[in-house]
Amino acid sequence: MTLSDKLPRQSTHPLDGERIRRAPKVLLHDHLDGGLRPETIIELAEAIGYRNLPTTDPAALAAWFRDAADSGSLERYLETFAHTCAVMQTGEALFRIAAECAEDLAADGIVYAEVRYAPEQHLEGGLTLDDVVDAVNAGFREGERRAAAAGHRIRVGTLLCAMRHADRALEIAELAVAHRDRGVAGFDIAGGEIGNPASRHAEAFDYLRSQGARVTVHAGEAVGMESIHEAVLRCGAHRIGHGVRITDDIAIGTDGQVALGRLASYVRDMRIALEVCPTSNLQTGAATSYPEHPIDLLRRLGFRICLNTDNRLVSGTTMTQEFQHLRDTFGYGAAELEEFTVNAVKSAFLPFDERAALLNEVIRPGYARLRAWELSRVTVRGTTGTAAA
Ligand SMILES: O=c1[nH]cnc2c1ncn2[C@@H]1O[C@H](CO)[C@@H](O)[C@H]1O
Ligand SMILES: [Zn+2]
Repeated sequence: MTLSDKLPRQSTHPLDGERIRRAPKVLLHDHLDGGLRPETIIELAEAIGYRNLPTTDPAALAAWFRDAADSGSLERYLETFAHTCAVMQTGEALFRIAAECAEDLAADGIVYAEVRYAPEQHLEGGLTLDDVVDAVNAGFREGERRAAAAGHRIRVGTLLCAMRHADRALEIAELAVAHRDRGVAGFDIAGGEIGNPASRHAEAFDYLRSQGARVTVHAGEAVGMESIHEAVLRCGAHRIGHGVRITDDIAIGTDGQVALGRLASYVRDMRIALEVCPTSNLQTGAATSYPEHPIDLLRRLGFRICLNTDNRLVSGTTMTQEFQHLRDTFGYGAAELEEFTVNAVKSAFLPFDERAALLNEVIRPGYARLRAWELSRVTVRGTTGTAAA
């Protein structure tokens, strides 16, 4: 089964793609090295003599990433990043890719993003860890300026990832703390989950906790409850990347009664956000189809869910498309898009006053307009109920 076989049919929901795109959205889980423009990879590869790209046609390259990543295995999904990281080894390349990332997100209606990457994967050309962070941050500032000139307001912070299988987590944690008031919003741990428990990096997490740093952890994607347990209770994660396997700790009886185990309760009670990335989950095997994806169950149970892209190139997606899939599958409209966005703002690694300003000045007014429009459409068409279901 290919990804396109799993797509729901187009819906006639009034909230069309263009309105979803224009709605102010917040994106907390997006990898810099998973979202390059295919044209940029090809140009950079040509410039440095990297000859291993599967094709030099931009559309074919985009299709190649999506198909190669659509294997049902996280490890195979991650293999595709060899091609993106190969062209991300100079300050100029990192600057360009970050600037384009900000422009692309802004064009998709994102007003605040936290974009993540692993600095340790960008040292092959002789850059230091600090050089990498400085180049990426400068690129994002440039992208914010270009987006503003094109009429889009966006602000981008970064998350520094350590890799689960490697041994540089403490160094990356120190790097994140050193740059925290200069463009870095927090720390993450990424990479293959099976056989690489996050607790191996306990020293890094203890340091981050001692510094009051903000932490998210990829967990509950390829491994279940024990990985989420570690992330939350041993690593002190404030958010979880994916976390969808928390459903292993939720029992639904034949009478429809729902019972949460201790871990699921903790995650829900403590308002630990789950950064859910539906399309990526279908590719890595963390979920089987959009209709069977647990996002709707978790949302209805009151978990703090936000919607994310994970890797726009590798998963062939955008924030707008992710929401369109949910609209077509679950009938979501403006109310659900607002809910995901408000949840993302609440769990963003931004100071409280800045979260409040974003919420009150940008998000709430934007959705008040969108809901009013949606309501007028529903009333005019006489299809009561469908839009807000
Ligand atoms: O869904 C994911 N799960 C775990 N690791 C991931 C995922 N997507 C990307 N990366 C890993 O994070 C690194 C830094 O951005 C990427 O190079 C990739 O190896
Ligand atoms: Zn991810």
